[in-house]
Order: sequence, then C-alpha cells, then structure tokens
Amino acid sequence: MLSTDIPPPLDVDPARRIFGLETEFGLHLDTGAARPVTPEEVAGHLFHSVVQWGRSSNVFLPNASRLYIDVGAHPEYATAECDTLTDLIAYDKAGERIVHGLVAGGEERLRAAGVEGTIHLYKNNTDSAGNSYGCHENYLVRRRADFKAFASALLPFLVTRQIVTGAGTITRTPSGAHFSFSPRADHMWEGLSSATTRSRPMINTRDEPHANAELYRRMHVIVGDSTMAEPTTLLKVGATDLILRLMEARVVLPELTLAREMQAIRDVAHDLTGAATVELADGRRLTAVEVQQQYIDLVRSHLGGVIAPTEEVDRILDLWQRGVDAVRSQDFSGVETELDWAIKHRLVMRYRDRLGCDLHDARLARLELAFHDVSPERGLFNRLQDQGLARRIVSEADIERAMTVAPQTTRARLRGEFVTRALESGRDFTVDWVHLKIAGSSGTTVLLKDPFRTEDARVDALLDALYPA
Ligand SMILES: Nc1ncnc2c1ncn2[C@@H]1O[C@H](COP(=O)(O)OP(=O)(O)OP(=O)(O)O)[C@@H](O)[C@H]1O
Ligand SMILES: [Mg+2]
Repeated sequence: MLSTDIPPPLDVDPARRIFGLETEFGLHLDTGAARPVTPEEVAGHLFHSVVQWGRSSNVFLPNASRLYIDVGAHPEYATAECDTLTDLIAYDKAGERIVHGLVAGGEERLRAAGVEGTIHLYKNNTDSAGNSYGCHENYLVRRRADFKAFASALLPFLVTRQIVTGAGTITRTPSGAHFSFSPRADHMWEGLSSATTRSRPMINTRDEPHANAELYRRMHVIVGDSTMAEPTTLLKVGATDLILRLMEARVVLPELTLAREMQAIRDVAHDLTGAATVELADGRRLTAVEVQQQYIDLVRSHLGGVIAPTEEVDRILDLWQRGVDAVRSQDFSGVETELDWAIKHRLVMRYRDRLGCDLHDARLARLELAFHDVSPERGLFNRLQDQGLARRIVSEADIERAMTVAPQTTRARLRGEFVTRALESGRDFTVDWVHLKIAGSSGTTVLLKDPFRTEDARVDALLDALYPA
C-alpha cells in the first residue's frame, strides 16, 4: 500500500524555519606506499563499515542525517532538519566527529590491503589540485511566484557576507601570496542557476523542496565556506535567516543590486583592508563594509517588529557588528576567537613571523590544511578551541547526543526513530528526506511532507510493523 494521505499542515509559526547544512570533506591519504592509491580506493575503505550496516555508501543515520560519498570521492554529511541554530551547530559538529570516526577503520582496511598510511579528512573548501567543494546551506521558505527575484535580492548580501563569515585563506598568485576572506569566492561563476557542478551558482534554484511543494521552497545557498568556529556558523546562518525573515515579511530591502556579481565577490574576497568598492547597478560604488552595515541597520530597525528580540538575535547582531567593525578599523582583535578568517589569520601571521618566511611558504600551506583537519588531536582548529582560543556555542554533551539522537523538534525525529528501530530489527528499509519505507513486506511507504511534524500515527504503525507479531 502506498499511503499518500497527508495530515493537514500544523498551524506553523511563520518565524519557524527548517535549516540544514551539507558539508563535503576533503580526503587525503598520507602514505609512502609503493603503489598508487586512488581517492576512490581510500573512500571505499573509509566507508567499509558504513556499507556493512547500511548496505550502501549513501545512508541515513540514526541521528536522521545523511552520510554519503559524493562524486570525486568526497565524503558528504548533510545534517538532519533543524529548527534552531544551536541544534544546527550541534548536528554540524556531530558530522565532523562521525566522519572522523570512520578513519581508524579505514586505515586498518588499507593496512590489510598492504598500504600503511594516515587518512586525513578536512573540513575545508579547496584541495591542492584546485578543486572546490562546499558547504551548502538550506533554508525552508514559503513558496512564492517570484522565487527567482526573491533569491536574486539576496545576492548583494551573500557576495559581501564573506567579510564576516568567510573561512579565510592564503591565496597564491604568480606575483605573490596574500590572505583573503574566502577560498570559495574564486570558484563562483554565476548568481543563480538550477545546476550545481557545471555552472557553480551562489544559489541553486533547483525546485526540490523536500517538503509540501505547494507551500514551500528550499533556498539552497551554495556560495558559503565551510566554517569551523561555532560562532561563525551561528553568524553565517543566523544573519542569512534574519535577512530572509525581513524579505518574507515584504520589508523593502535597500537598493544594492550589484553591477557585476562575479567581479564583486572576487574583489571583496581579495581585499582584507575592506577598502575595495563594488559597483552597484545604479552606478554607485560601496565597500563591502558599507553594504553589510546597511543590512545590520535594517535588521536593527525591525527589532521588536518583524524580528522578535531574543538573546540569540542579540548575539548574532553583536558579532555581525564587531566583524564589520574589525574590517573597518583593521583591528581584528575583537573577533579573533570567533570568526574563522580572523582566527586563521592570527595563526598564519604568527607562524609567518616565527618562521621569518613569506605567505608563499609551503609550511604555511600545510598549517592552513591542518587547521581544517577534523581530527580532535591533529586538527589545529580543534586544538585552538581546546585551548580556549575559539569560542563555543554548544556543549560537548550537545554534540555527543547529536551524533546518535535526531533533533526532536522537526520531522527528523520520526526519521531518527525509524532508522534506529529498523537497524535494531535487522529489517531492510529505505529512507530519504521525505520517505520512510520497510523494504519487501507489503511495501508500506510513509510520505512525510511536513518538515515541522514530529508526531505521526502512520509512523507509529510503521514502527509496529518492524516487529511483526
Ligand atoms: N524542507 C526542507 N527545507 C530546508 N532544508 C531541508 C528540508 N528538508 C531537508 N533539508 C535539508 O537539506 C539538506 C539536503 O541535503 P542533501 O545533501 O540531500 O542535498 P540535496 O541538495 O537534496 O542533494 P545533493 O547534495 O545530492 O545535490 C539537508 O541538510 C536537510 O536537512
Ligand atoms: Mg548534498
């Protein structure tokens, strides 16, 4: 039986939103092995244990998140649907731990295949061959006829957001090396598109809401850098959410349409002084600092109106303002334990000074890579965080729980319970963002179109069906 009867949507608070983060990890094998080892072989060994229990290298986990190997042998982890930013951060961090948890088994399998080596997983955005991979942000928004114009209106914000939420990177050019705000900026080719790989847009407009398509769209932002520091992730998603809230309430945004988005995103990325200007469609020239300040001021002017004041909103606005101020004043000390680019900038510059080298030095490239290593022991970011040099938002207990238990306030709760119980029962099952199904049997499929629904009698029946009397 295919059960498509959907319960009526719950009375949904318009301020509630579903968030999800997808992260692709860089994979590298450090080995002196005599024979060549392809990334596919390494990925295969890394995912061996996953395939053992999940019968696939593309699975949904008991924490309701998705783990798979993407093209190019990049492991990808997509968080379950979260409806709070703190949950989102905890599930994002849980993903780093989960992929790191595969490393020891992968190395053992490699050893058995005659290859001694260390597997590194990097939560970064580019590899040494110049490939770019990303962190995709997903925001549930209400469906509207003018979605493309709506998405387009977000571009000036996204192009300039990197001065606060960029991951920071050493950029090497034939004429030297310099520190830039974002490694991803140079790999963006257009503003909007429904394709991802071929054209590399900032927003992917493919209409795949993973929800009731009459009510919702999924805003799929693919321009952002993967971020290590919890406050940076809070700001990246939190500030974007605030702008989306204003746009959904039909607040008129300041006229900031860019004349040439691709030129602008590169110019902003490569100018750490914040003095470079971008050209607007109306001929004005503004700095990224000025553009971001307009968005901050707009949000502030709607506090208490469209935007309910909360401690979290205060925290986002405070960090956003301090980030913009740091670029404006060129004194980065106010954000160097919170914003990824500033944390990395401080580390890189200290090593450069200590080594007496210039930014082109290969040792600094290795330092940058080690910053993104997800290993709690080897990862430099993780070590800085342990030393109190990177601030936290969530607790260790939150992250540990997020590794095995689904978010309880969204549809993910139903998926998490189904996956957990189906694995316990030993029954075959298939799951995606909107379906739960016990394989074989009578083929019962439950369609979960409402991402906010946490209770469902059809899922209870499905759970019962896992253990036939
Ligand atoms: N209705 C929804 N609105 C917003 N985000 C959602 C919704 N449903 C699921 N998500 C989130 O969207 C992300 C989907 O990740 P996934 O990697 O499967 O992306 P995709 O764009 O569908 O596919 P692919 O990466 O294969 O192109 C997850 O983080 C998930 O939590
Ligand atoms: Mg994905």
